[in-house]
This record gives sequence, structure tokens and C-alpha cells, in this order.
Amino acid sequence: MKSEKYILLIVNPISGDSDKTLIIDTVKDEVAKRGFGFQLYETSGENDKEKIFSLVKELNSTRILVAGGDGTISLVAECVLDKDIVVGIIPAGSANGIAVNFNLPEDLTDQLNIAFSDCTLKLDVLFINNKLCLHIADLGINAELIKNYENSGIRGKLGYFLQSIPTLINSEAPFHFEVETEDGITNESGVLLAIANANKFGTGATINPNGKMNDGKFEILIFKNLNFIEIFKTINEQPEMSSDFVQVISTSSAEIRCKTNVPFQIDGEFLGEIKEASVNLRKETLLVAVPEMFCKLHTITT
Ligand SMILES: Nc1ncnc2c1ncn2[C@@H]1O[C@H](COP(=O)(O)OP(=O)(O)OP(=O)(O)O)[C@@H](O)[C@H]1O
Repeated sequence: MKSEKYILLIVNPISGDSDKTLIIDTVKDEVAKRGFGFQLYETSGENDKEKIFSLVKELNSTRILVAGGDGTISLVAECVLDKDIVVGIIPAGSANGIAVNFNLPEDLTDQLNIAFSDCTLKLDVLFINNKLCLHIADLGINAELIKNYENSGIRGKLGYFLQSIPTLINSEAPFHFEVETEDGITNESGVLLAIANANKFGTGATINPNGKMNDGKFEILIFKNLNFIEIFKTINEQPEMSSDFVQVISTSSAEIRCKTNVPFQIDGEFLGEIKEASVNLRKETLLVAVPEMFCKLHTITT
């Protein structure tokens, strides 16, 4: 184990289809200014988890910076769950759902000020069919859109846009969902069932305005139809969505069953079609540096 204090920077070179040289150089300078050692790890898409695990052990870092999309943030999170290591985020993916949810600024210097700050929160994480979910998972048309995007080979926001209309036209929605929680069983048809620890999708759409990421609960939201007026309301931070449009269930665990196979995604990664999902929450497991306002909104008063 190295004794010097190291900041580890994890970079996904392909995320968001963007060059990361400026990010790497700026972080390197900032780390030097702060008197830490610097270690860069660029993901390859092969055995990254194992390699990051051993770097974390070797360097004894108390802070890791991640430049990538949600997939890269999730990969790093898996390596530091329950550890006293702060994760600082530099959004550099195509949709950046996690960063949008934290309201991280656009400017790199501002992002680094937050990533190096002591304003940290211990977030709950979800495990869905034993796979980590930090942000939002869903069954239905959004997962279908992600599948079509991944298959199209066009990265970035344009790729999503180009896939949205054919996805809507060809979808087999509505789907039938049965949700079992500690409070009972709910049966409902819908175009999309979201499992949300967070508030917003990467598009900025606020689908879960009252969700907190450290309250020991997550929300299941069943969107019953594609009501574009209601969808439009989600651009507000506190949309009032009608119960004809969405049914919300707040819980700390759930079993979800579907009548047919339904497209499924976690944190922007398409994971095939499934009929059953088992959701469990692990309270206050991941330490993340966030903007002050996000910290304030997540201060739980008793
Ligand atoms: N060097 C690499 N070459 C090819 N694929 C890579 C490489 N490094 C990581 N990957 C792959 O990148 C994916 C994760 O990408 P990530 O989610 O961070 O970015 P994104 O898809 O652009 O952004 P977002 O999730 O915000 O849409 C994983 O599938 C991982 O295997």
C-alpha cells in the first residue's frame, strides 16, 4: 500500500463520444495544487472492476474522481460501497442521469470544486435482481429506447433522439405489472414502471419529485399512458402529476412481476427482457461529493 495520499481519477475514454484530455490535464493540475499524488486509470471495458478494486486497495485513497457516464460511475461505486471513500463526479457521458439528478454544474472548474469539497452525502443504493442501481431503473418503453440506442451505434444525445420515434411506434406497451411490497399487492397496466432512488431522468424530466436518496426508501412509479401534457410538466422541479397518469408506491423493498417479458434497464444500461424483478435497498452505503443545495435538500429532519 502506498503511504502518500493519492487521488485516483477514473476516466472512460469512450463515454459521451468526447475527448477527455482537458479533464485529465485539469484534474492533474488541481491534484498537484492540493498536494496529493495523482493516479490515472482509463477504463478498457475489460475487467475494469477488478483493476479498480486493486488500485483502491493499493493507493489507500480517500477520494476517487470519475469522468464518464452513469455506467462508469456505477462501476466505481461498486468498488467503494460501505468504504470511507468519497466519489467526486465529472459528468462525461451521453445522458449523465446521475449528474443531472445532483444538479452538477456544466463548468469543469465548478464540477471540480464540488468533487474536491467536503459537502458529502451517504446515499442509499438499490440492488435489483442483485445488480447495483444508483439512479433509476425501469421496465417498459424507456428501456426499449435504450436498447435501440445501444444497437444503433450512434453515441450521444443525437442517438437517443433518432431512436425515440421508432421506439414509440414499435413498442408492445402497455405492459401489465404486479407490485408486491410490505403494504400489499398492486396490479396496474402501464407503458413504463420506474424504480427510482433519484428524482430525475438524464433528460432532466423530474419523475419522482419527492424522492430522497438517503431516506431508506425508494419509489416505484407506474406511468399508465403516454400523456404528453403530463410528460411536459416533468420539466418542472416539482411537477404535480395526476393519479390518472402515474401511480406512486414508496417502499424499502419490492417484488415486481410482469405477464410478458418486458425490456429492462438500470442506470442507462439495457439488461434484456425480464418478467420478474426483486428490489432491495441498502441504506447510506455510498459516499458522494454533491452540490451544497443538494445536501440541504437531503438533510433529513426528525
Ligand atoms: N475503452 C473502452 N472501450 C470500449 N468500451 C468501453 C471502454 N471503457 C468503458 N467502456 C464501456 O463503456 C460503457 C459505460 O459507458 P458510460 O455509461 O460511462 O458512458 P455513456 O454510455 O456514454 O454515458 P451515459 O450512461 O451517461 O449514457 C460500459 O459498457 C463499458 O464496458
